[in-house]
This record gives sequence, C-alpha cells and structure tokens, in this order.
Amino acid sequence: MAASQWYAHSPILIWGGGAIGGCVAALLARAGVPVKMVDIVADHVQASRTGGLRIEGPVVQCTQRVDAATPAELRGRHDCILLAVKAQHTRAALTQLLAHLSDDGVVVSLQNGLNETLIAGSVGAHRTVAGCVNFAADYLAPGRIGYGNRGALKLGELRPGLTPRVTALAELLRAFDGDTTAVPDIWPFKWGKLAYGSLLFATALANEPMSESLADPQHRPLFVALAREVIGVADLAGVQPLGFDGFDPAAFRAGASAAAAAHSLDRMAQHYRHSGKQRSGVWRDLAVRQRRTEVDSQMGEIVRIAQSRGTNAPITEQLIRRVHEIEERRRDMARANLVEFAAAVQAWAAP
Ligand SMILES: NC(=O)C1=CN([C@@H]2O[C@H](COP(=O)(O)OP(=O)(O)OC[C@H]3O[C@@H](n4cnc5c(N)ncnc54)[C@H](OP(=O)(O)O)[C@@H]3O)[C@@H](O)[C@H]2O)C=CC1
Ligand SMILES: CC(C)(CO)C(=O)C(=O)O
Repeated sequence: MAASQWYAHSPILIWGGGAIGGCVAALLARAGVPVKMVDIVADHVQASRTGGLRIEGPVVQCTQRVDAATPAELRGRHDCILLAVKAQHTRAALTQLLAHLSDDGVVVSLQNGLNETLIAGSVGAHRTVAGCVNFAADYLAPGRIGYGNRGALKLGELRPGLTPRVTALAELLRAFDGDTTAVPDIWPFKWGKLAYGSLLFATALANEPMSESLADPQHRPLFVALAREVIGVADLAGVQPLGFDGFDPAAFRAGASAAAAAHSLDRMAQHYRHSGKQRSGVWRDLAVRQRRTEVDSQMGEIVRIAQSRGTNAPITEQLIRRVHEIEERRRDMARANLVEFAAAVQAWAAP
C-alpha cells in the first residue's frame, strides 16, 4: 500500500491543529500532501487558511497556507484522521469526527496517554492506529506554532504485527519527519512515553526548564522512584516499556545502578538543552494557558490500572495531587515542590 492511498479520495484530516497537529498539518501541506486541519479555535482556523500557519523555532521556519475548518464547517468523509487533541478532549472530538470517517478509514492517535482504548470503543479497533509522539511543540497564537525540537514518532497497530496500512501511514508521516517508523508492537513505546511523561509532569511542578530539573541531582531520587513505579505498573499490564530520546526504562528498574539512571536523565536533559521548547506542555497548561492539564487522563490511568491489578501507585497519586493543587491555585510552581517531593519519597522508602 502506498502512502498516497491515504489521500487518494480525500485530504488527510488533522483533528486538533494546536502544537502537535499544527506542526504536522503545516509540514505535510508544505510537502505537497493534501491536508485539512480541523480545530475548534475559529481564529486559528481562519489565520491558517488565509495568511498561513507560521512554524517557528530551531527545526524549521516557514509560513504555509493550510486548508482548515471548524468541526461545524467540515463536510464529507475521510480515510485518514490524525487525532491531536489533548486527552481530555478525545471523547468530544470522537463524537464530532465519527460521521467524517470512511468505512475503511483510520483514526491515528498523535497523543500522549492511552487514548486508543477510548478511540477504539468509538470508531472500532479495526479503525484505530496508535502513535507514540515525542517531538516538542507549542501553540503560540492563532496561526503561530513553535516547533521546539524533533523527537521520536512511532506508529503501530493495536495488535502486534506490522501491516501494510501502518507501514504506509509511517511513510506518509515521513513527509513530516523522516525518522518516523512503524513498529510491530507499539505498547512498549506507549508505556515508555507514560513513564517518560511522569517525569515531565514532575518537572512541571517547578518553573525551571526541563533540562535543568532533569539534570538536578537533588530531584533524582524522585525521578527514579516515579519512573520505577510507572514501569512496575506497565509490567503488571504485561508490557515492558522501551525508551527513546535518552530515556532508558531499564536504567530505572529495581537493581539498576544509580549511575545508569543518572546517565539516562543526563541524556534526557541534553535532548532539551537547545530546544525551542524549554518547558513541557504540562507546564504550559499550568503557567501560560492556566487550564487543566492531562494529568487525570495520563497519570490517573496508571493509578487505575494499578488498582485494577490489586495494587496501587502511591507516588503517581502524590504527583497527581500536587498537579491538581497547582491547577486550583492552591500551590505555586516552584523548585521547592520537587525538593519536598523527593524528600517525601525518600522518607517513605526509608525502613
Ligand atoms: N505539545 C507537545 O510538544 C507534545 C504534545 N503531545 C501530546 O499531543 C496531544 C496534543 O497536544 P498539543 O498539540 O500540545 O495540544 P494543543 O492544546 O496545543 O492543541 C490541541 C488543539 O485541539 C483543539 N481542540 C480541542 N478540542 C477539539 C475538538 N473537539 N475538535 C477539534 N479541535 C479541538 C484545541 O483547542 P483548545 O486549546 O481551545 O482546547 C487546540 O487548538 C496531547 O495528548 C499531548 O500530550 C505529545 C508530545 C509532545
Ligand atoms: C516535552 C514533550 C514535548 C516531549 O518531548 C512533551 O511530551 C510535552 O510537552 O507534553
């Protein structure tokens, strides 16, 4: 199957044209792929289809006119929908997009978390493809996206095995990033990103850049304990997380040396040191957008899975509590949060 098959009948829909969707929409359009970006932010839609969508930052700078619509303006059915809304907006987006997905079409999740279960429940498992996304971007203003740094982009079927369609989807997305790969088992990467993401949620308790917090020796007991807990829940779910972009799950497992974890955290810090995006999307939701984060959808799911296996995930629960306190303006974002959290984790671990 050729990548062009996905847009032989209708443009590729990019549902949610913010940081991730906007980057993909602009750069696919720039490569000559027919795309249509769908977003609820009318000003952003209008700017992107008239003056163009501007991509800023160290990776690429361009202004690309992108065909765009609000959900209400959209007509017709499409074979490929790249879904890039925040996890908590997935259900609403699915309700809107269902009528626009062709019978043999697919929804590809370009999201963090385990939204594929929800997507499959709505459009059917046979029309769902999973993604693991780690490039960094920010929605800056209507018609303006910052592309901070390149990062892993992997696609896979819900069931193990490489299919022609997922191979063709990866080929399609190589027009966005040439290193995009189709993998025979996506779940180790999805869980790898959840463990990685737990560290990003933790760094968002502070105002410092990700690279600074990840490299700070005082925070490391917290990062190691947190990642180890998430990896433990993945084990219970029958998945052995895999790493990318400096994150090495094996280095956080019980029995691994402190030096191995330190090396992995140093490499993660290095990944962001020269990025145009110095702070995570979680930090941006809290500090700039001043809105709820994806913590319940992403970290909450880890707690729910642990509980369904008869155990718990206490450090993740404490992380969620602290993020909620910042969301509700009951806690300031400060380095002291990480220092205090690391000390608490060490105290719980003490015999
Ligand atoms: N940003 C990043 O660097 C990375 C993000 N991710 C993940 O990618 C996913 C997308 O995140 P990101 O791009 O940052 O998010 P953004 O908020 O930047 O973009 C999402 C866009 O979708 C819009 N939207 C919300 N609901 C709908 C809807 N029903 N239909 C159409 N559009 C809608 C949003 O509008 P509004 O703002 O009004 O809600 C927003 O414009 C998340 O799961 C995130 O964790 C993964 C790796 C890196
Ligand atoms: C930091 C990043 C971009 C991963 O590289 C991310 O996942 C986020 O901001 O949510």
